[in-house]
Amino acid sequence: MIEKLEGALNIPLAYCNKVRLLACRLYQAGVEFIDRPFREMTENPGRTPNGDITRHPLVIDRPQAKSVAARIEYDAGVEIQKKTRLVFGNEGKLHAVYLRNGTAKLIDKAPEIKSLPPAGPAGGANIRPARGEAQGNLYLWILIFHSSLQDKVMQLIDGKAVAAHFKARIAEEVTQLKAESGKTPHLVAILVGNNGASETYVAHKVKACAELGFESTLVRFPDTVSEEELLRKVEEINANPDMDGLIVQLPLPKHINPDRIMETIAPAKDVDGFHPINIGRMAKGLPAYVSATPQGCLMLIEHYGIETAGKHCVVVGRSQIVGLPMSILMQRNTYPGNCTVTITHSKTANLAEICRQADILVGALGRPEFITADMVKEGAVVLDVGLERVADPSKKSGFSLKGDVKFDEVAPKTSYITPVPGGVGQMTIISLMQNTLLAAKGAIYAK
Ligand SMILES: NC(=O)C1=CN([C@@H]2O[C@H](COP(=O)(O)OP(=O)(O)OC[C@H]3O[C@@H](n4cnc5c(N)ncnc54)[C@H](OP(=O)(O)O)[C@@H]3O)[C@@H](O)[C@H]2O)C=CC1
Ligand SMILES: Nc1nc(=O)c2c([nH]1)NC[C@@H]1CN(c3ccc(C(=O)N[C@@H](CCC(=O)O)C(=O)O)cc3)C=[N+]21
Repeated sequence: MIEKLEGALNIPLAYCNKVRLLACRLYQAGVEFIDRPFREMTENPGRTPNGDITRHPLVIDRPQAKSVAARIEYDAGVEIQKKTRLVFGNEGKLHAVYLRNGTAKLIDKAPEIKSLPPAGPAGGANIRPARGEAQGNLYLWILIFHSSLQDKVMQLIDGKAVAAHFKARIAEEVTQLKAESGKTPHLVAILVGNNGASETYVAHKVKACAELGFESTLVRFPDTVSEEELLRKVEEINANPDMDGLIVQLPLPKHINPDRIMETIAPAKDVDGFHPINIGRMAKGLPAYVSATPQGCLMLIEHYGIETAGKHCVVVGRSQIVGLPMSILMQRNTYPGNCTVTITHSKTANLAEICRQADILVGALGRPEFITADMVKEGAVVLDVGLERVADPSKKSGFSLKGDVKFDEVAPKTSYITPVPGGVGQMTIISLMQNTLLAAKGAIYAK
């Protein structure tokens, strides 16, 4: 148990003159407010000169959690222009800095602080957050961890960066495939109706195809399309040797049975991995197309070298496309895997208590910000699959994207966490592309 966290924050703040600094506050574990705002600067709205918050003494007795967060709040429209110097006393360690626009959107990824500042009287670090033109208020969060937790500090899993890494690899393989066999991977997406979220996801997939040198075809139907007509289209694509992968975007209108559609897609073209044959082969550990989202989660785990053997993995949600395959994958006798898995759902009793036992917690229930700090064990790995549009009048689009995890309060307790957006969703697209490449090569099912 940590007795005392001592240090000082030395935060010279530079900001442009069209905005004002609202406040700088300290939190414990991102949850509890532990100090009154240590400098309120609400006078002179509209024109505030550069200001300093200097050596605010930071002494926290017996912190319940092992981290504190300072939150610096700015008015809308800020550009942070200058370096901010942080200085700690003998205990604190800077862990992460990130910018948030409002409370929702991560507008700058966690700060790539290459090395943590050393503990000791002169410990400190310069940070230079990227310029952010905020639509709403801007918050600069600074997480400070106790030095004894050095090996446990939270790391933001950067789905975008990992996706970029895999994109480069896939693009290279496509070039090679084209040179060797003249084959271009070809993904077909069927989109029924014009649900806004589905439109966005399908657009992302089409864009990824273009970026990676794949061919793509988007087939659209009105939501009045009959099941028979849709099945005929699926069969036509099955029979076309030029088309390697086929996805039918979910959800489908109520009058269409998704299972019938999924079962009609040829297993060899089922790059979503939703066909019973692919799910069965995946469960048996045979070569199969693995459902893109759980596969993406695994790629993140692997990329960050997160240990899984012997860990308790709790999956919240049992859907056929996320929760269920995720739970199967995490218990396999391989890496990532070898977890003891608990799968939970809407009828689960004592959900919070079960979540608190998780070393690896996967939120895949589709309830915005359902998973709160009290449901998460200190040091847990949290993968947030949820992606919901929540009405937000401050946004041009009228909504903001929310995950299943209440990020701000959960993040400081974790060892790794994925943001939304910019986390798991990025990898879903990548694994879909990877499956399509495998299909083009005939790697899972010989051509
Ligand atoms: N980032 C990405 O790439 C992807 C994100 N998603 C997002 O993930 C989320 C889940 O998607 P999906 O799996 O398709 O959703 P489904 O609606 O098919 O499944 C949700 C699951 O969560 C369970 N659940 C719902 N409410 C609760 C609750 N209060 N407590 C415990 N369990 C609950 C349900 O239980 P029950 O079975 O009892 O009904 C169900 O098993 C959505 O937000 C979706 O948008 C989905 C796919 C890809
Ligand atoms: N047959 C089928 N296959 C699917 O793979 C499938 C589906 N149906 N139905 C819906 C879900 C959802 N899904 C996502 C795809 C991309 C992002 C994605 O790109 N997310 C980014 C950007 C989000 C944004 O800005 O809108 C992110 O989280 O950073 C998210 C979610 C695939 N799904």
